[in-house]
Amino acid sequence: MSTDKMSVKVNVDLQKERQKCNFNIQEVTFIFDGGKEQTLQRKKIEDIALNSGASIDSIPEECLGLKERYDNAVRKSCIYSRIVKNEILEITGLEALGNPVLRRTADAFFKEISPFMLHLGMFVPTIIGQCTEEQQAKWLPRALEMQIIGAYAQTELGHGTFIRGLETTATYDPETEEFVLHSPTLTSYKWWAGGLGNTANHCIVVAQLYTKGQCHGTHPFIVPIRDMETHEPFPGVKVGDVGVRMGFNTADNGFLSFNHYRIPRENMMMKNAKVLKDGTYVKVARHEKLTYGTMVFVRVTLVKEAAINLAKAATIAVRYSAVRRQSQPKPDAPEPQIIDYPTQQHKLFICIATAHALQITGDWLWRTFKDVLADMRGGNTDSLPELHALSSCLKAISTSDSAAYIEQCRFACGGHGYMLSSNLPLIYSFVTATRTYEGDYTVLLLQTARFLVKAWEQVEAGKSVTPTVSYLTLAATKEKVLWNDFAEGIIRSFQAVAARKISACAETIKRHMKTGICYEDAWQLTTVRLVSAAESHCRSVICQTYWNEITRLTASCSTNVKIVMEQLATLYLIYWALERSGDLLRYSTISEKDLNRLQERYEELLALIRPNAVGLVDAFDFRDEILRSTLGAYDGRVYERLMEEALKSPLNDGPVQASFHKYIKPLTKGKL
Ligand SMILES: CCCCCCCCCC/C=C\CCCCCCCCCC(=O)SCCNC(=O)CCNC(=O)[C@H](O)C(C)(C)COP(=O)(O)OP(=O)(O)OC[C@H]1O[C@@H](n2cnc3c(N)ncnc32)[C@H](O)[C@@H]1OP(=O)(O)O
Ligand SMILES: Cc1cc2nc3c(=O)[nH]c(=O)nc-3n(C[C@H](O)[C@H](O)[C@H](O)COP(=O)(O)OP(=O)(O)OC[C@H]3O[C@@H](n4cnc5c(N)ncnc54)[C@H](O)[C@@H]3O)c2cc1C
Repeated sequence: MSTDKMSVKVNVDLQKERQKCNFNIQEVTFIFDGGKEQTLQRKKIEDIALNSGASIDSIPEECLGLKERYDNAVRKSCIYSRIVKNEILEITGLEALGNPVLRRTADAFFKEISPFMLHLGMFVPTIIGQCTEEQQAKWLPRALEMQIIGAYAQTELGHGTFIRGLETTATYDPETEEFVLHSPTLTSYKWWAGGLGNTANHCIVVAQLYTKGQCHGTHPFIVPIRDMETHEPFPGVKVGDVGVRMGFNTADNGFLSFNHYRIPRENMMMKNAKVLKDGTYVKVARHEKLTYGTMVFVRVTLVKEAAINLAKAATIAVRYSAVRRQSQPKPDAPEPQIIDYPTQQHKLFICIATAHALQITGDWLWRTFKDVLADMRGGNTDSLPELHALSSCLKAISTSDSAAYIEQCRFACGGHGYMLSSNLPLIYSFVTATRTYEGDYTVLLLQTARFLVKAWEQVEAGKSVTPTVSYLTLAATKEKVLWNDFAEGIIRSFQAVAARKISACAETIKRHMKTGICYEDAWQLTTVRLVSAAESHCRSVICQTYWNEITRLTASCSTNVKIVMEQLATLYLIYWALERSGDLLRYSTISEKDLNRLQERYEELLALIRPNAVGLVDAFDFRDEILRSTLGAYDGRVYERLMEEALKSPLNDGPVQASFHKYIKPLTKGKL
């Protein structure tokens, strides 16, 4: 098709899909956003941030060089942060830090990431969570006003997971009432902190605290690293960019080292522990791990982050699949839309369902987090271990599932999904990093497993356990859970699987120890099973939360919304029952006949959901500016947009590139 004759109308197939949709899209948008109020607030924020067109690039971000891309990201970060500071935070308050609306809107500005993301994502939350009121009064207004820009530097070249192994030291000098920060080795260099390389002028540094000759473990400090006028690093500070990455190239991930660099005593973040003027160390917190609080907060927010990114990818892939026609399964019949292939539905509908499952579970986890925070303000830290166990496994599974399904969405778009202009590769490169940062997948599942094994030991000792593991009590009675394929029956069977795996782990640890080895070695020998047990536990939590919450949330919805939401949730449960059929055969009473029936129901559900597929992704309600995809725009002008974006490539700036004259011509003329 010639580019000058491109139509601006909505693609006919997409129009037909929208006519087929039999439910009220807006009601589903409200469910996905967490309520009508939230939808209205989100739309208002999007209007404020996007209607001026400030987010639009004349040249696609991906076509710029590394430095220009960073420069452009800083330029737009300044525009967006002004809008956030002056207008959005007015509407949302600091709740916005735990609400995906800021990130969702930011996607219109940054195809990769803002170098300011960690400022709002971790620097500000750490000030809130780790500073005394007096310290907050000093730092928070400056941070929110963007007078200072911060990063969060915990990870080092040598250690990311094992925080207790960090090597940076902060040694208190009572003579001057200062801490002396030092990086004693190459492996102690801070590494990875977002926004640190070139952008931030302040940084939260996690370092081993020494006072009166004693080490008190890792603590956070606020450290000015650059001159506020010249932006030059202060003497004693070495800072730079870590080098080109798989994604995140506009996030400005940096390294940092100190050479006996001094900061005032008051720059230690003192909510949970203090160092007095004379160097006396005073512990304030009731729980050892409260200095890890920012990580728990971010893990909680990442569950909804995973949901939103997957919803974006699903929107792109489903709309494209309605527009794209390919092959001819029946002679003389027209080429079908690829969404009509059951295999394509199998790839995509689980992505829609998972986005809902994670969004709903993320909302529930956020409420749980706020409840635990309220308890802790009252001095009660009893529910922290359960929150840590929950946030760890949900962060691990949501980011891992989301990354895998985003990649599946890319596969579902064939060759065009490989184009950066589809946005799928960029969404993937962003989300796959979430599986690693803020706690690696395996490491976090093992944290949950620790909690589960302890809970099992409590159940065995006849003690009560916390709500999310109460299913273990039933399992301890050794009563067999009889398989039934109602939603509640599937969930009970998942719980039975998790319980049996957890109890088997506890037995395996004991068995190893009987051979004379210590608990730690026995634990290591059991870790493959422990990860699997924690994964099963987490899936049962997601399935139960999704089912219970969707039933509650649709209670007052119109009939067709109830039906389609129930179809999606059932599809999710059955999908995982089929995926984990080995576990079910091993640990429940399910039979081959039951599995065959489930498979049939699964395929029936694909067919039932099919007419509503485009409506379901429209209900995620992403503006085109946020999707930034040639394949996923609302109007479905896929081929026109692919061509338009191709023409923006600098490699199309003329018919002959300079390299022809420099290299190819001499080669072909035998002169090279
Ligand atoms: C203006 C323009 C802006 C535009 C953008 C707008 C955006 C705005 C908003 C943004 C909002 C959200 C976006 C968020 C984006 C964030 C991006 C983040 C980027 C990445 C940042 C990082 O990665 S920071 C570094 C993170 N690092 C880690 O996560 C390290 C992982 N390791 C650990 O957590 C721990 O070391 C460990 C848990 C693995 C082990 O710790 P440790 O050795 O100390 O403990 P043990 O294993 O011995 O366990 C001892 C007991 O302690 C319990 N425990 C451990 N951790 C905790 C905890 N956190 N809480 C409670 N309890 C804990 C553990 O269970 C043990 O208990 P017992 O078994 O009872 O003994
Ligand atoms: C894009 C990106 C942004 C980041 N931003 C920041 C930031 O702003 N600030 C910051 O401080 N950090 C940041 N990080 C660092 C991040 O938090 C760490 O990379 C992460 O916590 C993993 O730690 P690691 O790199 O040391 O991996 P490692 O711990 O070395 O993991 C390597 C492998 O070893 C395994 N492993 C490690 N320990 C165990 C164990 N105990 N048992 C079993 N297996 C184990 C892991 O499962 C993994 O497979 C960022 C990282 C990335 C990729």
